[in-house]
Amino acid sequence: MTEREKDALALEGVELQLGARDFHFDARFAPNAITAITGPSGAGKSTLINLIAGFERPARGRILFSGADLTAQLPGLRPVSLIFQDNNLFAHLDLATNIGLGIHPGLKLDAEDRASISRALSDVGLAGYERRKPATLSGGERQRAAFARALVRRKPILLLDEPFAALDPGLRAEMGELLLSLQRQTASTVLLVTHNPQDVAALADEVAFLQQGRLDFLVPQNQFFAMRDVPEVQRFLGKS
Ligand SMILES: Nc1ncnc2c1ncn2[C@@H]1O[C@H](COP(=O)(O)OP(=O)(O)OP(=O)(O)O)[C@@H](O)[C@H]1O
Repeated sequence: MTEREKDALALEGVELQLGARDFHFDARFAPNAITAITGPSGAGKSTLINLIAGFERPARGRILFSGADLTAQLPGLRPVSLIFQDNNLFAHLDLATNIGLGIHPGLKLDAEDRASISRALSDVGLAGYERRKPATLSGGERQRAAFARALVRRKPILLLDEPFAALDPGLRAEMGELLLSLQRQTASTVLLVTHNPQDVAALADEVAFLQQGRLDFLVPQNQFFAMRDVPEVQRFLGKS
């Protein structure tokens, strides 16, 4: 087994049924890289993220990371941070508390934890925002705070489900830069669900393409954009 295979996040024979849809995933995601998760609506992108996060349990198969079997682990114990399109922050709590929840759900924070919250806020361009409530922030600032919360957790897997979908194009590019710099800083395994070919081009090292509850293929980014003869890919790219 190569180093890459040992450190990888892997799904082995993972099966699940939700309503009328069957899912079957066999995949090995590159460590220390960003993999874009793409494919048509309803293909199973969010379900894949939910399986890795532990919000869905497979009926069969295993989910492995760095040799450890995560399949039976509770979501809170998995080596995973999550960022969604919205609902990342609790409205009644200030940013320091919201981010502190990422470190310790019971909020038993020591001086070192408080220092790391302030450092994370500063890393995402929100230095001094500790006492601000989410409602007083712009959409982009709220999403930065969600990144700060992921950062303080120091988990080796970062899962993002359409994190930029509600942002305008300028902010989208800015948050993409932030994601790239956080990935480099933490060397984490990042899975990024996106419908946006520009996100794939700007951010992804590899591209996973899902269809009808299955992983169709997982290829390096340049190979994905060269798949001119695959109608589903052309449709995703808006070219057919
Ligand atoms: N809890 C559930 N019960 C029944 N069906 C479900 C459930 N969760 C998901 N599905 C179905 O499974 C399919 C895949 O859903 P999923 O949200 O994973 O797709 P997606 O690729 O993320 O789609 P989109 O791009 O539209 O967000 C959909 O047809 C959806 O209706």
